[in-house]
Amino acid sequence: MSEKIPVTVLTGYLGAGKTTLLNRILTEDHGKKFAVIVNEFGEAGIDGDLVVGADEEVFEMNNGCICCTVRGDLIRILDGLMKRKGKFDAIIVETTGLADPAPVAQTFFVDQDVGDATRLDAVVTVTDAKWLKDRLKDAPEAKNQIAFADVIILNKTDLVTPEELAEVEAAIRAINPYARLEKAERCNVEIAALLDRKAFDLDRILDIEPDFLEAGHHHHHAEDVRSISLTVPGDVDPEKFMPWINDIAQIQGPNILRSKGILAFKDEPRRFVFQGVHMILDGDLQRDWKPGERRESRLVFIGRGLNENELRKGFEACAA
Ligand SMILES: Nc1nc2c(ncn2[C@@H]2O[C@H](COP(=O)(O)OP(=O)(O)OP(=O)(O)O)[C@@H](O)[C@H]2O)c(=O)[nH]1
Repeated sequence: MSEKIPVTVLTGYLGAGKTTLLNRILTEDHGKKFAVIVNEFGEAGIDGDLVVGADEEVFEMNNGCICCTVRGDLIRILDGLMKRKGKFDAIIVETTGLADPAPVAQTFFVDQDVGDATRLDAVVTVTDAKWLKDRLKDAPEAKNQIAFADVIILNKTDLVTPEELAEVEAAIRAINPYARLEKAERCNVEIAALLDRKAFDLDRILDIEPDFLEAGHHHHHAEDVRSISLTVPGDVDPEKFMPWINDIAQIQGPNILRSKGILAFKDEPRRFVFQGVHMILDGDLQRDWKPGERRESRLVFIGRGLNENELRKGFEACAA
């Protein structure tokens, strides 16, 4: 029998740093070729756009959470990949920040064809040193992601004091004392420590979830979390956009779990990529708009109690 293809499931709450890690894995020189499957919660297809790897093939699964509605999609993509065995060494599945990793991991054991051809190597969970403690209070997914992890990256250590870091580490250890834990800034971990670890431990998972291998696994989502996608069909004026987005982040930051966007700024040949986690905003000019690529400006907000109308009007008013 030929070797099974190792699969790494990359999880972690909204904005923790999954894409940052994925981009590191795809750009570092380790001689391996990956097939990447990304799933996102927003609708605008921004995540797939933010993954770098030029050679890698990225399969996007939109409009739904990987652990529920699109699981069939995951199996279909994996089936397709298996027919092209030999073209890549390993598979990485990046889940949405709201995914419960259990049903994703379960796919590799419950689906016969998938299980015959692939092997779940490890669940790698990225955590946000600044916000994790808050999310452990209100987001059950955040806790499950830690409980299921074989490797935990405690990321964004630059945003907290050593005392705060020790507190988050203790909170993580209280949930999962077994996983390998790596502290990191911008996910600067040694990639070899994450991949091909043969770390996924079914027995430990069955201890946490005795019905793991049974079909019809139930789990609950924070139902009140929703995603709002906005598009301006052209350029926006940075002089209007910057103050507007800063105000939104300051005033509505506690409710905005995640925001991101790709914007066409007036008179600017490059795409402006914008990212936010609560009130912390980040953005820079990246590659040029390609010839023939439609210059448009897209934003996604994921959060609780957001006013779509108000956000839409505000964004539209930034049009150039
Ligand atoms: N200060 C700081 N910012 C970071 C660090 N790691 C990532 N970021 C920023 O945090 C934001 C979110 O990072 P991503 O890698 O997109 O997070 P993600 O988990 O993929 O986000 P979703 O897929 O939307 O859930 C971006 O603005 C990153 O630049 C870090 O260690 N320190």
